[in-house]
Amino acid sequence: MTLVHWIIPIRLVDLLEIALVAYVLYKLYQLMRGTLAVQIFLGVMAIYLLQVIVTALDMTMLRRFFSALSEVAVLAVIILFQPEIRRLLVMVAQTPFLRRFVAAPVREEVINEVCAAVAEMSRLRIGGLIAFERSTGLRHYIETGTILNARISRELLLTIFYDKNPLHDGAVIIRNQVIAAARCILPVSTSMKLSPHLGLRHRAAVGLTEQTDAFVVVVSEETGTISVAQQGELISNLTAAELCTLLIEALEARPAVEVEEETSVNLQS
Ligand SMILES: Nc1ncnc2c1ncn2[C@@H]1O[C@H](COP(=O)(O)OP(=O)(O)OP(=O)(O)O)[C@@H](O)[C@H]1O
Repeated sequence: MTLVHWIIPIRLVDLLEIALVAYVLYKLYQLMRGTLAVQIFLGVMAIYLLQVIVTALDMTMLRRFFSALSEVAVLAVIILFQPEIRRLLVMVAQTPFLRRFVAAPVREEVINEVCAAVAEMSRLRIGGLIAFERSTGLRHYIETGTILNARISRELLLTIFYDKNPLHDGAVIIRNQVIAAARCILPVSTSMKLSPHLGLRHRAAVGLTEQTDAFVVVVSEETGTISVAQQGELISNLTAAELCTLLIEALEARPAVEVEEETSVNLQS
């Protein structure tokens, strides 16, 4: 045994644990950065520090108060950090290994229709919000809108978002290669990282991706700008071609023949 090992008996498992804790803390920091959760976290830390001081000084009454508080602390932390915990779990489910079990492949033809519609909407300054379901189910949001279960086409998307159409408000949600619903209400992001000039359409796009692993496309009615939201981040000023590439990558889209072959193999097995 070396001198270092004799003084500090560090095992391989300890190093692994340190690395895991550091990784989880870093991911938590990434999730909380720019949100109200940072202030809440600092508040929780201040209360914890106070409890340590009270215990060290043996202040009986305050110690009783803090021990009563600590009984509900776990529940309080879960309630206070609910959005961050949800995002963390979504991030875990998004790892390529787990995604393989839940995400259905998308046909490239579907992406092409969406991109063609978005390009036209951008040119004509028709505002739009299109969310693609991935491994997190969007049923909750689909149910806030008008159920369509319609085959995707450029014409249908343009018709939906045409501003004289009663369905144009809110978001279209795409699930299993079809337009599941239109006029859906998405959660609005309150992130302070976003530009204060962003309106509700863009904030709703980001909001959904903070709580789920959906991929959301936004077309600005004001400027015609095409943006996408993913994992709580917004990428703006895209061309239709760039959007197409991003969609194919994010949804792992493949030509229809390949998808159908895979589906029939899955059904047979
Ligand atoms: N929570 C929501 N869920 C879905 N759609 C929403 C939500 N909030 C607003 N919208 C849509 O956004 C539209 C209003 O967009 P607003 O002008 O505030 O946003 P914006 O981000 O500035 O977009 P634009 O550049 O198109 O104006 C509404 O008419 C509605 O269709």
